[in-house]
Amino acid sequence: MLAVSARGCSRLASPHASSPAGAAAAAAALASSPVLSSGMNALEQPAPPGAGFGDTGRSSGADDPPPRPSSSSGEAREGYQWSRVAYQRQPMPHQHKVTPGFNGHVSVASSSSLYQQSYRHFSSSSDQQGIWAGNKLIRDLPRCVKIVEVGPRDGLQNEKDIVPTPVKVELIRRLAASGLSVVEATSFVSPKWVPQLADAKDVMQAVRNIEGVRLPVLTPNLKGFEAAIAAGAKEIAVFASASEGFSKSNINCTVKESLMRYNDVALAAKEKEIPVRGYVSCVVGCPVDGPVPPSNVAYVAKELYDMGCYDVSLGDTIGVGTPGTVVPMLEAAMSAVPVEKLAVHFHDTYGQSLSNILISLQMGISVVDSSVAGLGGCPYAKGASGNVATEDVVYMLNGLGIKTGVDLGKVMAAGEFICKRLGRQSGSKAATALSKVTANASKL
Ligand SMILES: CC(C)(COP(=O)([O-])OP(=O)([O-])OC[C@H]1O[C@@H](n2cnc3c(N)ncnc32)[C@H](O)[C@@H]1OP(=O)([O-])[O-])[C@@H](O)C(=O)NCCC(=O)NCCSC(=O)C[C@@](C)(O)CC(=O)[O-]
Repeated sequence: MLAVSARGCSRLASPHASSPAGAAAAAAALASSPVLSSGMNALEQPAPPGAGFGDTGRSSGADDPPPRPSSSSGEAREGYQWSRVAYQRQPMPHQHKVTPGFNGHVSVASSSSLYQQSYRHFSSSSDQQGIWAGNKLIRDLPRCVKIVEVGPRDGLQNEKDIVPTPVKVELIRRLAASGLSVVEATSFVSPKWVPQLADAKDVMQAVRNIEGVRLPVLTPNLKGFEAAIAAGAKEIAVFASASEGFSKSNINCTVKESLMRYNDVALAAKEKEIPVRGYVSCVVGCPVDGPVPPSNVAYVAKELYDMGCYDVSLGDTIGVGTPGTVVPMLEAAMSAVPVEKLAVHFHDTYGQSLSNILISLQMGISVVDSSVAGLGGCPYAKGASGNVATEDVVYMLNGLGIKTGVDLGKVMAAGEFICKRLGRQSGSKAATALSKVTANASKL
């Protein structure tokens, strides 16, 4: 089944879903909240778009070699302290008995078995939606959310041991079969920079004909674009940074140079009628430059939107954001790009992703990036941990009665599949908890 399109989904009454003024009103409402007001008051006002580039004094100097992180140890810089998630190696359970009886039943296909997982599913019913319609915070949420699965690309790109191509292909197949409508498949970047994705051509050729799913791939330049199209990609993504330091360390050029490259890519894509997604990285903090002004985000987001990106995904690459910093960042982005063209992309380094997603939904966002089993990290963002886990996002959205079209059990099974191959536990709390429920139930 193809996932529900968030774009085609009407929202519950939302006074600030689609206008910057409305967004400002939403933020003002939040600022008056006793919970958020202290953090909100401390936030700086956004500077004019573009003002942050070249004048911060914080970007890495021309003489500084771009950092190429290779260590996985933690590091503290400029008030941030980040530490890498240490996964414990532990075999994943893959044999479960059927134990029906609770309210919810989820079919989970694992590599070795198909089992029914039963658990109390605290999702809202349509009646609850009716009750919630009287609750301002819930009323403003979208009815449907489009999840963009980035596990095969963002999730795997940081893995040191090369994952065999057939495993990547099988992961993409399983994710597509779970109802996800978009699965980012790989990157056509330099294999010297990201050796893990050197098999992009083989992966793309193997998955290009999977039906019912869109499979965008990252392309940093025209060379990558041409290679992606030759391999059968029907959709691409470009990725710019809101900070100079990260732009240089990630793609070896300034932000403005990258936008010029992406403009060339977007023009080439337009000629071939290839849809282009845009990313803005480091929307809250940068591993090189530290805090990133919201105005930088607005500037880069608008540039990507103006060159024709159908979605501009705002990436908290190192996962330092909280609702206190995400709200003004989104306000700035929404003042430059229509909210329905924006997506959010959170890494879960500090465990803030779900709160950041929730507040983003309340501000009108309805496209959320996530990675199965919480895999992920960027080789050029030292200390960044995995993306928010798809299973956790689906669990939260199910609980809110928001449609995604995604089968939680099947995503869990895909997560189990890849974690087993990587030899580690899932980074998803929901998947871990639901697996324990099944394991305990099987003992009864
Ligand atoms: C952009 C470059 C290529 C510049 O890298 P460069 O070294 O400046 O490029 P160059 O033009 O000088 O070329 C160097 C070599 O790379 C080759 N090359 C050049 N382009 C390609 C290509 N497309 N595909 C394959 N090969 C390529 C080129 O042919 C040449 O090969 P050689 O002559 O030495 O044998 C490099 O820096 C690069 O590939 N960077 C990508 C790094 C990356 O993928 N990082 C992770 C992305 S995640 C992210 O950005 C954040 C995001 C999107 O997830 C959102 C979030 O989490 O917040």
